[in-house]
Amino acid sequence: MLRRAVSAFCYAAARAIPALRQRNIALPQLPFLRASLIPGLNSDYQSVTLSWPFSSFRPRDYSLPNPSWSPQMLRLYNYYNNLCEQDGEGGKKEIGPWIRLPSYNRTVKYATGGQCLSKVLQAKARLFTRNIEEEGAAFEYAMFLNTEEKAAVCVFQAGPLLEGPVGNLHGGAIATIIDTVTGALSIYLGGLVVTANLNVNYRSPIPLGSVVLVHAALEKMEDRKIYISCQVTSSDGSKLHTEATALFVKVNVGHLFER
Ligand SMILES: CCCCC/C=C\C/C=C\C/C=C\C/C=C\CCCC(=O)SCCNC(=O)CCNC(=O)[C@H](O)C(C)(C)COP(=O)(O)OP(=O)(O)OC[C@H]1O[C@@H](n2cnc3c(N)ncnc32)[C@H](O)[C@@H]1OP(=O)(O)O
Repeated sequence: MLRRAVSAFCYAAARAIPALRQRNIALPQLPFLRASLIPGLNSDYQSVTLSWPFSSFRPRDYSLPNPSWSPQMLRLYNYYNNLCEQDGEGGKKEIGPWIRLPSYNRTVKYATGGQCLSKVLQAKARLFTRNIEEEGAAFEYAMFLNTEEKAAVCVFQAGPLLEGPVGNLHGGAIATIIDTVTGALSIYLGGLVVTANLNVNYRSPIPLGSVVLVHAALEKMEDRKIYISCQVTSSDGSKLHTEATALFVKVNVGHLFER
């Protein structure tokens, strides 16, 4: 019964988001809808906080600068963040093609008041890339979407807990950030999706502590399928570290709750 209610809520939310986005209506900060999957969020929307019956607590946005960020990370973040705010007529801020995606460590917890609803919605579950609280230790990243070009850029600083080969980033961590960026772009383009295929070619090692750029772009959409290409490069773009292709398949909310 409870599971059905949650599913119904998710379904209604999934239907409502595109309508709100089309009308440029600020999304209420419903915690369940607050993850990076919220299409159309930009820095203006983030400043809107409406209280939510379960909790008025505002969770940490992990994609904002913190003291662990290197000057290079900060410079790249500022570069893309500035693209998100365009000056319009009379100095008014306009919504441009670039959107910064906020990023939280949990989607479900805040919508349920932190209650463990079932085996499906586990209270201790955390988003994989955001489950280490120590700043700079693991995945430090911020994602930006270009809604016109149907592309995404992620500024990624790889922390010391992500070691694979000595001094370098673990291949699984690289695949994870690729899945995250291509996934976020697909969610923006297609709503609820899951990764069906991820094909990764590792071309050159990524040193721990370095800052790299993850570029993702839509290749094509066919029915329920969204094909994305991705490259991880050095921060100046001169070195290719990784290339990938990803296939995402649109699913309905019920698919996530099938057991
Ligand atoms: C508003 C409410 C939202 C609620 C959201 C909730 C949570 C989101 C939370 C946070 C988001 C935050 C960040 C997001 C960041 C990253 C995203 C990460 C995403 C993942 O990390 S997700 C986990 C790993 N992922 C899986 O756990 C998937 C397991 N899997 C399946 O769930 C099924 O396998 C499925 C659904 C893929 C297909 O199953 P299905 O029965 O629905 O459909 P079917 O099999 O018919 O495939 C349909 C068409 O796709 C083709 N196709 C399918 N698979 C293919 C393959 N591998 N290669 C080539 N083509 C393939 C077929 O050939 C057919 O093509 P055609 O139509 O042309 O015949």
